[in-house]
Amino acid sequence: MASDEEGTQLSPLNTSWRNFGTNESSGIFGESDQFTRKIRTYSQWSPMEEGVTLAWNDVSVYIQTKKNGKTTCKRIINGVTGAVKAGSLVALMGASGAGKSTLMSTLAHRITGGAFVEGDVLINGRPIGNYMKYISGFMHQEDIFIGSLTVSEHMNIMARLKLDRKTTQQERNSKIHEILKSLGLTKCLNTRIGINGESKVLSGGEKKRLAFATELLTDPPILFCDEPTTGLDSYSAQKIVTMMNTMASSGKTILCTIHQPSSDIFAMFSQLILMADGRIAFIGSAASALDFFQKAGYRCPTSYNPADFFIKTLATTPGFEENSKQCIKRICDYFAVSDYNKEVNVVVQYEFHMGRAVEVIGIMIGLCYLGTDFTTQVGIQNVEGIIFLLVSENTFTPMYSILDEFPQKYPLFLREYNSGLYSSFLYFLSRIMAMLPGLIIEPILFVIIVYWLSGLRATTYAFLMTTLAGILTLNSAAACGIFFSNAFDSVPAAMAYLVPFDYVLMLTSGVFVKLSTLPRVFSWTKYLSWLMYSTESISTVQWNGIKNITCDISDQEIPCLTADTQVLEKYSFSEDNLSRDLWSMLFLCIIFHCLSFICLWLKIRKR
Ligand SMILES: Nc1ncnc2c1ncn2[C@@H]1O[C@H](COP(=O)(O)OP(=O)(O)OP(=O)(O)O)[C@@H](O)[C@H]1O
Repeated sequence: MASDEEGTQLSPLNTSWRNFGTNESSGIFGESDQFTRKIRTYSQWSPMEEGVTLAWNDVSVYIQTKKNGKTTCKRIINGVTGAVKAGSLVALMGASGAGKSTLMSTLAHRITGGAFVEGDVLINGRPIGNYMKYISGFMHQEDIFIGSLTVSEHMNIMARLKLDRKTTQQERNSKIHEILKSLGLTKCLNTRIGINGESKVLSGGEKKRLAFATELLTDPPILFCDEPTTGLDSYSAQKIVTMMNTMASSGKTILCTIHQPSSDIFAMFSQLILMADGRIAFIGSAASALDFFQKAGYRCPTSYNPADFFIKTLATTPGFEENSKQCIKRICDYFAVSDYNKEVNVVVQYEFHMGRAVEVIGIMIGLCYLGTDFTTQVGIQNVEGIIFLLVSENTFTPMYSILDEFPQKYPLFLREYNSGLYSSFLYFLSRIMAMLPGLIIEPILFVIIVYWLSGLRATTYAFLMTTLAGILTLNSAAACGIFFSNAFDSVPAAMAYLVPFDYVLMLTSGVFVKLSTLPRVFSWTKYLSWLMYSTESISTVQWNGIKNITCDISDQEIPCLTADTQVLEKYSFSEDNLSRDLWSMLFLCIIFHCLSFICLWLKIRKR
């Protein structure tokens, strides 16, 4: 047994809590955990995607109001669009009445009071729904407790209500203790919560922290906190935001409405959303907000707290209502056409359209080549076209989408590595293993869709071999992406080198240049190209045994290919290379992973 800073006896650390928000957390959270996994498996790179990305498009909220006996509809949120990426700590700010609480309740699917919501809110590409209560925590502005309970009793009751029935008492206790400890509430374990005005009860700040602790019980991947620091002294406020910051860096998405944060607290937020009059005035980093306001004609004086400046600029000044309205409109309009908004829109569009990319692209490709006939000259071009698309789709999307996988988690890994929780090898291995199911399922899905729609060779052998080649292609591409992301210090640097490498891969795939004509100095590069191995292997299994291709072209200049060997020879491919191609892709995959690990290891040593 250890002792915390408040002198309380602690039970051994619960590792699930220590690793909360990461893949490594144990699954003792019942429904919450189950749903978390579900929302993490929606998309293309599901096993790699950790945490929750929230995107909303053109969201408006209307409230019914009664005036002079007449019912009217008032719009309090006005067609807002935005996104919050996984692992972000977001400050939702604006003057009183700007619509912060309403927007947050809407995003959390907790809006009540006869409000009507228009527009779409997606969580990891899925429309939000009642399941939000399982995967998110919501800390209300007003804390409501049963005043006669002690902190310990309250947490025990809430743990019983919120956690899965299978959670043992020991696990519950351990979890409660860890949460209370991290929020500095262990000394209040036996203090009554009390009601306002009573003495010897929890202070306002402690109640806030208790409300936060209650939401942390289920370890939700996304947390909504309505004014979590209001009423707290600067030390307590700092403590709670620091904790949120730590949680965000371990993958949680945390959205807070916040009033007048100090400069220190403000600096801890990774993203800022400014609202005014139910509209978005800005979304982006705090640093870029200053730049945005300056460009819009509002410069923050150097001695000013930026947070105060933004709120003051976007507030309605009594006596100058019309001017304030004009100013707000100008800023919101300026943001709507700014590059900052374009950046947000890229994320929003991605969330809205890319979730089903594999299926959509697969269906599109399949439909374009519907009913391809292997036994015509046109069929030759079509089949090679399908093969090229199969190979490139299984290469480029995974290679680029995986690039920020390791850099994003690097700070968390470093912290846990420094605490001696695990070795770099175990970390690397577990990350790769966690990705593996997605790296296998995704190409299978893609090949199935394209295969049957486009009419590739309908034999079990051809299908299984094409699928195997698809899996190996995608795994080689993903391994290459992981290698580049570990070899460089930032994603842009990795991209800068990966793009030219792409060209080499493409050129040597066999589709654009006849491989036998490559200059000697370059010809070795084809052995690095899994695109070549993949194209050759799929072409081989698809053309194998086709002998009766008709020659119905009138142009005598165009060569007529009548058998499988001739088609393969056109691209300098050979049937004999099939097993070499498959083994080579596996070999490349292993080599890239080994190099990745070496880069990661060197990175840690260099620190
Ligand atoms: N149920 C309701 N009926 C009528 N008007 C409402 C209702 N809920 C919110 N509003 C109005 O919508 C606007 C936005 O309210 P909201 O609570 O979202 O603002 P806020 O930015 O969170 O303000 P604060 O910082 O003061 O909490 C306000 O003008 C408010 O009066």
